[in-house]
Amino acid sequence: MDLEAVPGVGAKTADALAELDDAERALETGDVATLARAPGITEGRAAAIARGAIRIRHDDDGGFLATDRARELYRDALSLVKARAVTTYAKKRLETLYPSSAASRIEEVQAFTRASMERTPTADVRAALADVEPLSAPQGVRVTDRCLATTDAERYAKAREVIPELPVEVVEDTRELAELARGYSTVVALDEAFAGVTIDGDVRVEPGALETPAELVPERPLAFFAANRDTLLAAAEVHRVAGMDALLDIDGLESALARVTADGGVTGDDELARLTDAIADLDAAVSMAENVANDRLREAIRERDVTIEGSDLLSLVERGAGVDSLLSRELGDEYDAAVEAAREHLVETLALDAGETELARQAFPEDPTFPVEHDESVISRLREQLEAEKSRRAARHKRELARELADEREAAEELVRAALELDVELAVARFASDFECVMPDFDGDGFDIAAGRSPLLDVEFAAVEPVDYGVSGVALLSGVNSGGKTSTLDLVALVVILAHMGLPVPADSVRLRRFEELHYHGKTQGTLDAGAFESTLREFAALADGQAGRLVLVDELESITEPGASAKIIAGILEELGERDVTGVFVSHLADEIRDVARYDVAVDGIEAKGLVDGELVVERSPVKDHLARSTPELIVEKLADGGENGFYDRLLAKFE
Ligand SMILES: Nc1ncnc2c1ncn2[C@@H]1O[C@H](COP(=O)(O)OP(=O)(O)OP(=O)(O)O)[C@@H](O)[C@H]1O
Repeated sequence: MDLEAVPGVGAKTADALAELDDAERALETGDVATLARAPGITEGRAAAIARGAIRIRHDDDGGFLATDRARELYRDALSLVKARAVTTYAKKRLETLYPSSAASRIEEVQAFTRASMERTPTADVRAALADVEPLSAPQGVRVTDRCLATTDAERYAKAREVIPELPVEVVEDTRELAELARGYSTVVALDEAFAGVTIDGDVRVEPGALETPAELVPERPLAFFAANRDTLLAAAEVHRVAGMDALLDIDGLESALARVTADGGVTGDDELARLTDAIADLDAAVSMAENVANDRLREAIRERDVTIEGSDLLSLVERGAGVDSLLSRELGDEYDAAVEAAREHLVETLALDAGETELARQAFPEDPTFPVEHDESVISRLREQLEAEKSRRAARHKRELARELADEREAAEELVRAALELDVELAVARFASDFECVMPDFDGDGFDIAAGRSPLLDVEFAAVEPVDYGVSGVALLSGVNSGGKTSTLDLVALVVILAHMGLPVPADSVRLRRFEELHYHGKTQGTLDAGAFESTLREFAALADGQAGRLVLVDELESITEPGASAKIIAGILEELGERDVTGVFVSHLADEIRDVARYDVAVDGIEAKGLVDGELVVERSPVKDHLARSTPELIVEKLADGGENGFYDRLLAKFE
């Protein structure tokens, strides 16, 4: 796909998108999360780019929403659906839905919507979705406990290129190789020539090692699972509670992930845990062991009466000899017991194995001294031994785990994708069920809404009275004050926008034609000055002259100027529109006056008050077809006329007829 062909994508944005691995797939599927990963592209911009790509695919000029009020209602409609998504991904993904005049686009989304409405959103699934996030790319892996070694410059360069995660060292001979083995827990020699040499430590000769990088650096395949561990576990849970099929064994994935730590390490092996703890506790255990020995020895000395011969005392004083010899002679057994206790403490606290024990025991000297002190060089060797064993064991586990998981990466990616897509579907399903929606039928003339209930009204949805309204051609909508004329226009606009987005609509049934554009002009606040009036008139002149297939909704245009002039202007616009293939509803209090000046018989519908109860109008919200609604003053005069009062109200009422 030529990225620059997408509306709104210039050379700079195209370059940024090209840095993504799968820009085309992301564009095609409307994967806003991936697009937003391109440098400098915000999520809002990513959604606009995805919409642009969809428009190209459907040859759609993207001009359906022709006025500010229409765009405002689209945002309101979208917010209602987005509010029902759990993940940020789904909210962004929903932004790729927009009203289109292209049949193919509407049908494409309708197919998705129908499938979504089959889904049952449950609290369990929503809870599981909360932790699913788009997959992130693992950070670069660096391994420092293993190295590659070769004598050959070319092989060195290849190793650097193929296995950038490991240090690669050049060695001249076996001696240098042996030196390396002292610094790394594992050395992999890449030259056949080293075959058969015996060197202390974990030195392997593997001339073919570069062919199987995952064996050398199991951290590489594991990094993806480590970086995305939580989201993978959450996606697995979503599949389980939603009863969805996955491309991999979910239990297997979960148990493998339980062995991966977030930093790419492995866990869940007792021996590894023992080694890890022993390394962490080594210093503390050594100093405790010293204390054990010294406490015992101090106690023993305190309890003993030592008889010292004069010659011994003399030699002590004269030769400045330490008390060690005395200690050894007089308290030899106690010393041995104290040191033995220290050794046992060290071995037991650290749960050392036989080989480690042998070394650890040497940390305390055979020759009596007081206080007893450990030999730090022995402890260093013990630490190195434990660390090397830990590294080797961890590497072996990583290799096993990497083998288990390596082939699952694609299926795991799909697992997360499917969970995130489910959230998009469930948002649509919840929208449909919360507002009792149905799929609209695109086979009407104009629009015809049965029992439409707008979720955007300022009353609770449960209290919204259903409205039936249909218009083909152009009609005036009259009605009592606060009867619901503006709300009816909003309902029509909302239903038409949702239908053209491919979404379900809040009504018992809706038939409509596929409109090319929606022009919705909200009520103007107050009379306009001459300049503003002129520009508004120009706007409406353009409206009268626009393309066929539009839906035009206009709320109380008369407020722009004085009533007499308004009636003439509206009548003029209606005449123009009436001659074109346009559907329109003009809300007006001047229906009578407009009809008087119009050249043709303008259809007038009316929202009627059924009467007054306790000073409040009782309104029938559904407009009555071909009926000029009585105004509020007329209703009040009619009510007063019932009461007598010299016949004044009767005479007044006659003037309304
Ligand atoms: N279908 C409905 N169900 C419940 N309440 C409604 C409905 N339609 C309108 N209302 C209520 O009536 C109020 C007035 O509605 P709206 O502003 O649409 O009347 P209007 O006829 O346009 O008024 P005006 O003559 O002042 O322009 C709304 O704010 C809402 O509270």
